[in-house]
Amino acid sequence: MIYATESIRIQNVNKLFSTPAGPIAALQNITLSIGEGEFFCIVGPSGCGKTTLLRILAGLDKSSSGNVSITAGDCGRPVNSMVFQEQSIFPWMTVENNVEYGLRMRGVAKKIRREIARHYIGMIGLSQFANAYPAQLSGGMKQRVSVARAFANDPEILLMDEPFGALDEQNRILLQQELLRIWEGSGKTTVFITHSIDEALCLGDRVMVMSAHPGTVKTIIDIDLPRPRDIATIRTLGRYNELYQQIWLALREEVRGRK
Ligand SMILES: Nc1ncnc2c1ncn2[C@@H]1O[C@H](COP(=O)(O)OP(=O)(O)OP(=O)(O)O)[C@@H](O)[C@H]1O
Repeated sequence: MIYATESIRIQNVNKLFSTPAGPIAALQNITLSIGEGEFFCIVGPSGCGKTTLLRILAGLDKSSSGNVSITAGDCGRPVNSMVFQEQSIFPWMTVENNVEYGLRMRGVAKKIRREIARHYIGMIGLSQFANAYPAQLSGGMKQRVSVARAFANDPEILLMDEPFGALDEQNRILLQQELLRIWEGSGKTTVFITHSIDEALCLGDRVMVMSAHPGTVKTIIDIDLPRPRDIATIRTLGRYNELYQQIWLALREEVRGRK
């Protein structure tokens, strides 16, 4: 898949962790680029370095060698927003205050940030809960708030580390569909880690399969399924099954290799 503009460039990235038992090679020679507006999914066996790579992209960790560059446009915008698996919203703030938090930190005027927050709260179906506190919400609702907050923040790139991993299946499907709808409207470059081949296929433009320890790029597969996508119908397509097989075969070798 060819993108007109590159959003993220990762060149020869290696990551070594020092531990009392000696160095651990988490990432080895990762080179790839992600296009502007692309939805890029990462799958790989547990411990292959997915989170490490995302943390390096987020600037939360440094690579041991190699380069990462993110094309930044409007200098008033944050470079990235991250959504984690565990809920990371502030328990002492209402839904609305949580969603507008990043905008407030950037000094966006109250009226404008309220408008933006309400827009995204509406998109995730929580308008009636705008003034509720996280303790009054279910796990799925809290995760919706995290997603709305990330989009409201209007970053250059969105980084999502298994954001729906802890949800039950019904909630996961609803959130995947909502994420697709918001993402399709925003055109934001998104990097999304998941353990689910199905989730990667439903959401992604491309799926990178990582090899087991140390993590390398095993293969990157184009997901040529039509958009806009409806989660329920996408799974009925023959092409979905072919791509599923392709990803599973690449992944199976890595999962087996660890045994
Ligand atoms: N701070 C750290 N110190 C030492 N080793 C670390 C540290 N963080 C991660 N590692 C090691 O780096 C490797 C990659 O870890 P990482 O969490 O990135 O994997 P992952 O693919 O996200 O795993 P999972 O799918 O289980 O979440 C693992 O071997 C892990 O033990």
